[in-house]
Amino acid sequence: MSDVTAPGGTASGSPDSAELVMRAEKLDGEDELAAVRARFALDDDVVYLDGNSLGALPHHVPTRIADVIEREWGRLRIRSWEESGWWSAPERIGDRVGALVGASPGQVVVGDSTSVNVFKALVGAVRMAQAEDPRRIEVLVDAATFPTDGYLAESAARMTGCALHPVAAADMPAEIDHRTAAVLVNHVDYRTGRLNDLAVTTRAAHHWGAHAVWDLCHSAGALPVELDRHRVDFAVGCTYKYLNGGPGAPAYLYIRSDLQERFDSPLPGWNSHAEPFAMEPAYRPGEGITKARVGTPEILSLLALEAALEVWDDPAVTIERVRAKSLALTDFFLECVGALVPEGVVESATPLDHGRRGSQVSLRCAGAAGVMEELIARGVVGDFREPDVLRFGFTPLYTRFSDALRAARVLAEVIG
Ligand SMILES: Cc1ncc(COP(=O)(O)O)c(C=O)c1O
Ligand SMILES: Nc1c(O)cccc1C(=O)C[C@H](N)C(=O)O
Repeated sequence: MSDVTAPGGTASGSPDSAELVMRAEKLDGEDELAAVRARFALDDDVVYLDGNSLGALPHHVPTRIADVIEREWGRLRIRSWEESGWWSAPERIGDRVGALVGASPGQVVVGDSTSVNVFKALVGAVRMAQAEDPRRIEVLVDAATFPTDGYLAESAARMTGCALHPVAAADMPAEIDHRTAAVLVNHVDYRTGRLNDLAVTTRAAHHWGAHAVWDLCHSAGALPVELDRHRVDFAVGCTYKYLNGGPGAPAYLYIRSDLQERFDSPLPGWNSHAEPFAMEPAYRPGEGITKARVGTPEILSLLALEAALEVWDDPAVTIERVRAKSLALTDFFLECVGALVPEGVVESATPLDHGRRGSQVSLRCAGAAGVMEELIARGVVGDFREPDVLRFGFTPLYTRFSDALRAARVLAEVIG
């Protein structure tokens, strides 16, 4: 792989540990996002590099949720659907998430899991493409996809009479043709951290009249996404990683505004009906993005997410700053690993090129599962991913450069 690093080696000329300590202190001292860390519940003796599985808890969320439970649910009860804005929460919070992924209002709805939204988006995309041209009978799916997307793509393809073709994300633009109905691609690969080309793949899909569905789980809140700018058709993502919405926080679905009229939901629940309380036997879709709702929203976790998103209201917290810090953190971590871990012991699966890198570093090594267990025992929390990947997620809102150095040092102790 040409765009990947091969860190490792105490080669002559590598900065020594004391110099790395000074560098980490300097980088932390200059960090414009440094103060944001205090908003999160974190332990100083643990290096938490797993925000790409479960983001940390913002301190203010429990107080807000206590109010939702005690006052909105406990005292207002059923009145809260209107008076506390519960009914409209999926669209209201959708607009807030939309602002973080480059979507203007009215195109994002929050609710259900990412898995369910992948299904809605993909079946909706294929139905739309086939309504224009029934010869569109293929779905292309990112061959390295997170498993749930692959399982759902197989089912969605079967339901719509399509063949499913797994294709490497990098090859997708060249593989799309007149038979393609839809493509399903991960913006950032969960295993390697590779950032796939959203602009080029979406453009290629449009060239052939196909629709592009993007999974933003590992990019939303970590880097600029620019859905509107690139005229993405559909996008889905979870909110419990870089958006810190909490365990099981609801996911979101983006449908570009000019496609909403034609969106034919495969899950037309009563919450998306034009008049839910008319309780009509026949389905009539609601307007706009409301069409993508299904059943009763997950109010407690939705409102926890809404509170968590307040972290982004601080004018100092911009997605551009987050991206700049993410790249600086991952660069610094790779440099520390290169300086402290003996050569040849680990190999980076994450591209060196900033244009191809998400917000994580994945290192391949022998016995990775046991290595990660030992790292966690020593206070460095990442993930092991099959078959041989140590995955370190860098959430710029709360990760320090000194954390990156400490993680590399402990890794060197464990496998050096
Ligand atoms: C890229 C990607 N897609 C989908 C999912 C699954 O989402 P959910 O379990 O919320 O449906 C995850 C993580 O779990 C993921 O990393
Ligand atoms: N959703 C998760 C869960 O419920 C339990 C443990 C981990 C997760 C994750 O999100 C895993 C994550 N999507 C990944 O990229 O590996």
